[in-house]
Amino acid sequence: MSSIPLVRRAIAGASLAHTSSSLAEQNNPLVVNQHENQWTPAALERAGSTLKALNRMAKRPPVHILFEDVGYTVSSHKGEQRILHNVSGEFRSGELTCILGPSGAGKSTLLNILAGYTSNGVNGRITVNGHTRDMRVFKKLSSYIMQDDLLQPRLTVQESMRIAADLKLGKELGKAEKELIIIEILQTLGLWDHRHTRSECLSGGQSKRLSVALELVNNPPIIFLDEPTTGLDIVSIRQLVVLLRLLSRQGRTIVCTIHQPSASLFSLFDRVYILARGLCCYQGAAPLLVPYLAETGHICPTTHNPADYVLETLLGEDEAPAQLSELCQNGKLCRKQDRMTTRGGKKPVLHSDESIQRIFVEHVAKEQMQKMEFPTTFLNQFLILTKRMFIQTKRNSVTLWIQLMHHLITALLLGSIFYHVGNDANAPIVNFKFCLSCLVFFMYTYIMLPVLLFPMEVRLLRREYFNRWYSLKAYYAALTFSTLPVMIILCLLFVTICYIMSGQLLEWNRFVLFFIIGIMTAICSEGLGLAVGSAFSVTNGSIVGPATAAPLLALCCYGMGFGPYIETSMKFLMSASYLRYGLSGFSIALYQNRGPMECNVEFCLYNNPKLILRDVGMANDNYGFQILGLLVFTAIHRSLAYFALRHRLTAEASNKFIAYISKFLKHR
Ligand SMILES: Nc1ncnc2c1ncn2[C@@H]1O[C@H](COP(=O)(O)OP(=O)(O)OP(=O)(O)O)[C@@H](O)[C@H]1O
Repeated sequence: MSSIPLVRRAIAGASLAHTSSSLAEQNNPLVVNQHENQWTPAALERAGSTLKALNRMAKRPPVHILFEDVGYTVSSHKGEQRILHNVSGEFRSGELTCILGPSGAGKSTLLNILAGYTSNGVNGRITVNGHTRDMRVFKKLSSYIMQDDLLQPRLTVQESMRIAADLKLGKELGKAEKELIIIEILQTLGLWDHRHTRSECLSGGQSKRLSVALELVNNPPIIFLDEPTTGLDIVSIRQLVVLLRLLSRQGRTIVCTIHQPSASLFSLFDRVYILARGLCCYQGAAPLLVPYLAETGHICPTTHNPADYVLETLLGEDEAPAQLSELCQNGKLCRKQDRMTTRGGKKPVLHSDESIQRIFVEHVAKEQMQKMEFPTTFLNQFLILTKRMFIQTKRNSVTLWIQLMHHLITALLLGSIFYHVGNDANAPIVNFKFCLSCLVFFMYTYIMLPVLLFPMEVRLLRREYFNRWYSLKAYYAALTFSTLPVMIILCLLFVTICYIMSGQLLEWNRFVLFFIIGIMTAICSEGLGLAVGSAFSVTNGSIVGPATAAPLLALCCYGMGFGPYIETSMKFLMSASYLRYGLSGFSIALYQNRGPMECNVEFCLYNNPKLILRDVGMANDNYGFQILGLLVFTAIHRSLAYFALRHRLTAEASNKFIAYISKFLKHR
């Protein structure tokens, strides 16, 4: 795919679609390359002044990362396992660095440590521009694009970018400036033509570029990418690496892990960091790798790709990793070229170390003074996220239809099974079963929905949360609020059909009380489903969800027929089932303060509704208490869900938890 024509076409479209795009067009040197028909490194480097608006936006400090004797140990039931063996190295501003190595060498582990994603079990020293890394500041300066990054599927490229800009830039810039930045980034990344395409329809390469585009919005000076080229074809890989090189030329520190780059791709990297068996085997300029290998007797044939050769050597010769690691002192020695020049002969923009330190210290001081953890306020985050969730729900028409049909068909089915039992004194237990059926419907539907859907959402959430787009509290509040409208509409439909078909008393107050219990049971069940969905994968959640619900259900209907004789201990246990409050609430709504029921035979034991409530053990229950019970359990479930989600998203916390469990097992 040739991207210059793409950009040109995009720009033609842009001028029709957007007034501000013409401004970006004039400023974008890519447009000047009329005779270029390839997205070559040279073309992009000539376009070195692209992303002007982005670079104007905020002066981010150049960042140099230095790490010394970084080791990583994991604890498992087999004992402690050393993954990284005190490696050292340095990544500099204005350079594109590639971490290379055989599978299982520790590349992702090192990237996770440097990005701050993993810190438990890590030893060593990591400094940023000479200062010990302060994670709070570092996270604001860096972006981590993980290997299995997922995008919001039903948002278009432009919508995703606008939301990212609103969340990440806050009020730092006005709407027009944000638009300009979005246009520039999309044009530079060759995504402008696809701005109206939904993320779910993008190709693998386009999705990767969108992942990069989203993280570029706030102009981070450090970008980490884990295997950004996985699943891409050779052309897309090249385009992406060329783009990363361009971004590094603008003073950013870009570090990525990569699998077997081709020879031409290898030459695009400024710095190569080679890992094998958790040891650093080389660190330095890419062109100096071959002479370095030669020093240890590994002569790379001139026809060979150096990247392939070094991997073959590391995999083929048992002693090679240790030998090479010793030669470079496990990363302490760096092979540098005198002048790291760009392909076009242009020097990367690097400041002297002192000026970098000064800018960085000033930046850190400013950030700390701001005291704001996130670029936007809690309210703004909540509003933006709620809007995004509404759009996603609206566009997910298949799920909406399935939910609608599920509620409609089940309501008609229950209505037919329990047709006109509501006022029949001869069938009071049948009507009680109707209440139980409604309860089971609300419970299973709203537990299973998040159990099945939320684990996917958690994966989507991971990158945004780690890169500090918003707080988890804002996300969680938006999640809670955004599901309510659909839930209320569907529950109302279900209750109306069931209530009328089953022949309950047509009194407004009873209907409203019945509906309130229904919707509260649904909200409470959704909380439980979210807790399970946050803590477990779909497979495990599908077992844990129903397994949790089953005993709660058994407890809720205990005592049917011998209500006055329920043991105290059982009463206590039953109060721990939120479903009991739901069932009791339904029964009270239908039977309390009600005249005698219709009896079509000679004698009906239960034509007095009080007797029904007595025999199911609900004679002394009151409606307000049932609502309170449901509210308390809703708060418990939702808090559990919140903490489970936080655990899941914070690798640190989960690691600690796993380490604690394995220690506990070991000492037993
Ligand atoms: N939490 C963990 N528990 C146990 N082993 C781990 C853990 N994390 C990493 N490892 C092991 O550490 C080694 C390095 O893993 P890592 O994912 O960093 O490799 P990699 O170089 O990125 O591999 P690939 O190129 O295949 O992605 C692997 O053998 C992996 O199984």
